[in-house]
Amino acid sequence: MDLNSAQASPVLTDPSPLNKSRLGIHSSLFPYSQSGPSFSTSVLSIPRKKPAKLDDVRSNGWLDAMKSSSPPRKKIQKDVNIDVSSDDADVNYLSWMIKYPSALNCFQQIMRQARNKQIVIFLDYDGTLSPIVDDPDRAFMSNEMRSVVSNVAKYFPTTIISGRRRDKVYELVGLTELYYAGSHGMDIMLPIKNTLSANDSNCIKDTDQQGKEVNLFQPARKFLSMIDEVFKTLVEKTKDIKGAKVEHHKFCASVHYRNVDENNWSLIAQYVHDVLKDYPRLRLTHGRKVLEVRPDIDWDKGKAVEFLLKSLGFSNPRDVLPIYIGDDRTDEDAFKVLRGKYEGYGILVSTTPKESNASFSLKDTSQVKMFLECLAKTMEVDDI
Ligand SMILES: O=P(O)(O)OC[C@H]1O[C@H](O[C@H]2O[C@H](CO)[C@@H](O)[C@H](O)[C@H]2O)[C@H](O)[C@@H](O)[C@@H]1O
Repeated sequence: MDLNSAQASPVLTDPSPLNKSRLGIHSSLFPYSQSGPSFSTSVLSIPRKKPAKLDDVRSNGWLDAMKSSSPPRKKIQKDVNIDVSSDDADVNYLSWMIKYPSALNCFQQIMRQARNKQIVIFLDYDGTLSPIVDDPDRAFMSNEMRSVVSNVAKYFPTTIISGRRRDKVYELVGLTELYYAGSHGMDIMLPIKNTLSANDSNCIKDTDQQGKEVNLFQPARKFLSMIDEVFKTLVEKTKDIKGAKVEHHKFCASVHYRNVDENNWSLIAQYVHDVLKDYPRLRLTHGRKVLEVRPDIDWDKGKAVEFLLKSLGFSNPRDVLPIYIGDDRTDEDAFKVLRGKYEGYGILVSTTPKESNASFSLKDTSQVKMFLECLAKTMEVDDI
């Protein structure tokens, strides 16, 4: 995808009230009533977690953060159909949805906001396009999801922003028509003509998988060898902990504890803490059953979204409606940016209630697929 095609992407211009038939969206794509849950109950207040303290990994703060970083598997596998009487968890979830309504239920509202604006899509990978699985090397997205994302990208500039290394996430998604940002936005690939800071020292020329010249924007370039070193140290330190896995994401490193016995989580935390003590220019972030070590620079998925919007020619918030779908704490930085001056929409993918900067929610990857299908369908109808 190049700048020209991105700028020429269709803008929703229909001033008439949107409705399902006008958009050609089959009612089966709207799994819940458009009016949202009909019970009345107050919004649950979900306490915000204090950031973990590094100086005491055994403090409840850090270990609690590790424990609560991803819902237990039984919750992930639960039927997505809403059944208010089923149990307390469902009631809590429905209450939470008053504050974070389903993006499917609110699809028409989102489309109304998009009138005369260019929709730009940002998608996280793990937990958003591919379901969370025990082995990070087996987190594949389905062919159906791939085809829906490809359809969406025909009409809307679409970027995958992942914590994984860029080449790995490209390999997993396998669509050439998208933009890719790896290492939590610290590695952005753009066509040669539209990199905002081509003269910036953070920007280098390279070729993409098809041999086309591209620009890479890499604000943490200086940390390459440091991350390499830290990766090796973490592998060495954790090698005897059964189930621990360390991933090298080029500009950050991840230590997974999903498959580690909970009794050993404090050990994992201690090792990561020790390493961070030796590298004061690195910092820790929490993902889903993963501790991530990354450069302590003023850059995150939110900054990456702003950079991409500007680079792609959508710097005027009046002309653009950015939509970001993600499930992770690291996606919160992007949700915050969208909520601010862009008046865009963050959509949190979650099976459990949690405090978020997102405006809407989706329960799981199958609902993400439905939402993307709805988006593509709105434009397919206009194509006829
Ligand atoms: O930004 P993302 O694309 O969401 O990447 C965040 C992390 O995703 C991966 O880990 C998560 O998914 C794994 C596969 O489902 C799961 O096993 C793990 O517990 C999750 O944390 C990836 O492996 C990490 O390196 C990314 O940082």
